[in-house]
Amino acid sequence: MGQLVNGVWQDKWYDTDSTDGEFRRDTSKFRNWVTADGSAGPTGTAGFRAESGRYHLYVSHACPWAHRTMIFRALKGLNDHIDVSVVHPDMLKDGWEFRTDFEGATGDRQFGLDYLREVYLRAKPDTSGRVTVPVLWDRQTGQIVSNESADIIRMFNAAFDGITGNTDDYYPQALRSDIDAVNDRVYDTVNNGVYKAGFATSQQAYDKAVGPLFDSLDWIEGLLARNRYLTGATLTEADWRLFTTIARFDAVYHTHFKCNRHMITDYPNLWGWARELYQRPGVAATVHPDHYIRHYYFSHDMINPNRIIPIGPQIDWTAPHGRG
Ligand SMILES: N[C@@H](CCC(=O)N[C@@H](CS)C(=O)NCC(=O)O)C(=O)O
Repeated sequence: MGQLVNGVWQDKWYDTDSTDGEFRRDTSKFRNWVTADGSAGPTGTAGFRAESGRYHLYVSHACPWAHRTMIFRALKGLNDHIDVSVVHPDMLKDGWEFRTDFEGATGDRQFGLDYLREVYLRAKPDTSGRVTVPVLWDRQTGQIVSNESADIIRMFNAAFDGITGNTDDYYPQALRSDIDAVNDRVYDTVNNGVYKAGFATSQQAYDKAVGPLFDSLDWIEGLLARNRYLTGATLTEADWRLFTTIARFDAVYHTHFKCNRHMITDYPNLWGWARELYQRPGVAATVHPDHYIRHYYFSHDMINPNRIIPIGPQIDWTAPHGRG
């Protein structure tokens, strides 16, 4: 794994020496918005009107951030309007690759490129930073609209409603402050918390991440004992943002990232909630354990140098969820 520096690829792992062993996630660089009428969104520039077939999504089925966008694409009826390229699960010295020798890895269905970094370079030849998924590409202007999943799911939630006729709203006005508050805690301690624990290179940095992670899972278990969903009776963006981390937890984060105080299956309410979300129409087709198990155990050789993929727990996602 590496990154681009002024358009040149440099193969290096995350620098944790300067941060006492702590992993700090970079902020995303491309932050434009697709909107219904092409007006500017909360950040970036105008000019990205919602149109069928205009946008292309690059994802990894391993990545929890990209997974959010695949879920919103399915929930919002966008599968026929936004097509997708899926990278190979191994992320090695060249970063994300378009090799197709793994079931479900599609190659680059737009340009036939070999590496995701070449997509970034096409958009901006002197770009610097990490080459991450997801990426939302605009065919019309040949630019990256956004590489920030939190923004992309909000675009998918609202911008294309006139095209699809699907007006389901996962970020309703009345719940926004509650959703934002849950998102803040879940992002810092759970979505990113598992990475902070797993990529820590000092005991102190690991302890600082893993404690708040399990405190938050206890807090969530309490919320879900009282309410069907995180912010009450309505399923929202906050639930979906948590779901993609929970989906990977027992198979990957528990072992590979040393998040092993409990498994998700130990929390009756959280585990029932997770099965309910998994069983919603269109969602199971976005969940690819083969990609995430292979990606994490095989790609992070400083965590797992012999790349042995453990046998893994037996988890039945299709068991009745008992919620409702
Ligand atoms: N803030 C970004 C984070 C995306 C991200 O970090 N994706 C990971 C995969 S799970 C990635 O592509 N990492 C490559 C790298 O860091 O070099 C988002 O939510 O869209």
